[in-house]
Amino acid sequence: MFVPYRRLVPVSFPIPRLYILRHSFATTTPPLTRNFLDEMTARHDAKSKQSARWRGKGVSTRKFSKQPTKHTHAHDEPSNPSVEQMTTGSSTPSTTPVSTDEQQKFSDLREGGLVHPTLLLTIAKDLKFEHMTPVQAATIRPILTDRSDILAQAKTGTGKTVAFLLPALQNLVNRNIKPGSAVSLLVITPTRELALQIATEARALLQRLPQYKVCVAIGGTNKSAEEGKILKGCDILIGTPGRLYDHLGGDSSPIAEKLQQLDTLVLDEADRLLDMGFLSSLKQIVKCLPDRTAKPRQGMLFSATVPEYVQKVSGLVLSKQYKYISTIKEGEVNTHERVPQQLIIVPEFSDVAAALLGALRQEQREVGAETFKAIIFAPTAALVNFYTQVLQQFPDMPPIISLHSRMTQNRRTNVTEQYRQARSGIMIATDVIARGMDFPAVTNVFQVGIPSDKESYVHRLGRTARAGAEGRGSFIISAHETWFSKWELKDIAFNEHPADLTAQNDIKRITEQMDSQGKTYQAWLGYYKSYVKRMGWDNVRLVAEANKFALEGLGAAEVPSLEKSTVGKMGLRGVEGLTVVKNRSRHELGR
Ligand SMILES: Nc1ncnc2c1ncn2[C@@H]1O[C@H](COP(=O)(O)OP(=O)(O)OP(=O)(O)O)[C@@H](O)[C@H]1O
Repeated sequence: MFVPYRRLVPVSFPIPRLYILRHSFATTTPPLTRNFLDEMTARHDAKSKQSARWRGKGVSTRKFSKQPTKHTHAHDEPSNPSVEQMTTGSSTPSTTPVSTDEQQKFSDLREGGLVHPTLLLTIAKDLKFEHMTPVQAATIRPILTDRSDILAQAKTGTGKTVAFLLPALQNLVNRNIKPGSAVSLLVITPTRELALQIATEARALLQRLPQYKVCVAIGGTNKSAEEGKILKGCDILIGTPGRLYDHLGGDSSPIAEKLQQLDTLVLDEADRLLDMGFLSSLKQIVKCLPDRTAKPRQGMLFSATVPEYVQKVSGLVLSKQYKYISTIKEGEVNTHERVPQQLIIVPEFSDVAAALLGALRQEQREVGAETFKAIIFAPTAALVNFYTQVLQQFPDMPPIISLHSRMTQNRRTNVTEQYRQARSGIMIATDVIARGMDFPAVTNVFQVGIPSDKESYVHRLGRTARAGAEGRGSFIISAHETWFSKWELKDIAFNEHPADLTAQNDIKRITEQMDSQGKTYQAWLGYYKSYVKRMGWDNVRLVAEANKFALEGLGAAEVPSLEKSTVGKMGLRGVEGLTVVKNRSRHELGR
């Protein structure tokens, strides 16, 4: 039977009724190979009948609370789309208030035929949304009425996807071209999972207009099958930069041909797509699109975080007269105020695993085991595997699955779906799901070790407390990493909490049986190498800390060895304390 949240969901938000299974705890210490994935799958299969979706059947109409409860933040609520910051080009944005007196309804968009009645029917009857969120209220009209280019910022989980999809789909419906004949809307996202999620959302919005087709272009899947689908008929294409460029590059790409009628270009998680990691592939993609001066199109950038550089490079997608709309007040932190953020500092890196287990136990008690659904973010795939293997040995932990980019795309997609459907459980992941992913009812986010930047902290935390729900955050770092909480996150009001390290001896016993120490050690060195200066270290200190972590935290009997070429690639040649061995041949590696 469904067990409602006692503490974590505000009264104004109806509880989804899709979860029915109770989680029964294992009572004996499981072997190292215990497969929690099967356990989760069984739970998923058993409940898929009545699952529908979070907002599906059985869920009454949801709206954002007009009167914020004491746990909610006024500026997250639709009654307060607080600021519209408008800017042209790179000038300093001026701020003008947006109407705050009334919560806008989707049905208001019927006036003057602004949005097609069938789309509005879908929103009301199928998605069961009545009121617009602040970002939707602030962006949908200007996108439709002035056809302005938009840079929009709003906190995580406040409905940015519908804010760009709805007007873009309306533009598509308005166009007088044969459905399926050309791509009208191109959405670019930084991750494959997010592309798939947005495609699902677009299909949900178009369920009563099935003549329009949504396709994805993501890596890790069969490229020619994907191409076939797009060429067969595609109105909306959602993809990741690498695969999109694979399709578009070259002399006579048939997919580039399909994009010659492009009407709308959206970058979701725009700051990530416009940072150094993606910028050059994005430029290449834009070169393959029709020339904007000859064939005008609408450009939109959406994100919860908009660092300064975004405005500088926004010209790649936006016209000079773009509107900058933010529902976050100037000077306000861009995490939700209603989310308590706990900071746990341990003396050494080798204490982090025990502190994580202690915090998980504490939070599980706080939230209630029945509904405890957590995501743990770790810096690298090897650390994800390490924490997964350790935590899976504790019978009082709920089912645990892991996700990172070293897994096959099939597995990634399955894991994502299982977690989406799970009522309780833990997912341990890298930043691959840090942005945009909308898993229902995540009660807790744990971050172990520093994230790559402050934006990453904000997006990771944003996997909880979505769509008006509440949630909790825990940030667990070693004393060496406190510069990050002190400086990068100086605006966040953390509750500092002492670490519970009681599981330290149990963890030591577990790690001593593991055989992955070498891989985890290497990944740890690679990750923290980029922070040497910020830590106030030099390379010798880095290696000394890595060695200490290997011996005391990873259960290694001796300092793991590194191949000569790896040491060179890391820029650690000649650094004292390393155990360097000659490169192994492909034959020795068993390839
Ligand atoms: N008007 C609405 N009323 C109720 N729920 C809504 C509304 N609009 C969107 N939602 C739901 O809110 C959740 C969060 O939306 P969405 O994923 O678009 O957030 P986001 O702002 O893009 O988050 P992020 O910054 O993490 O990408 C989704 O489950 C979505 O279906």
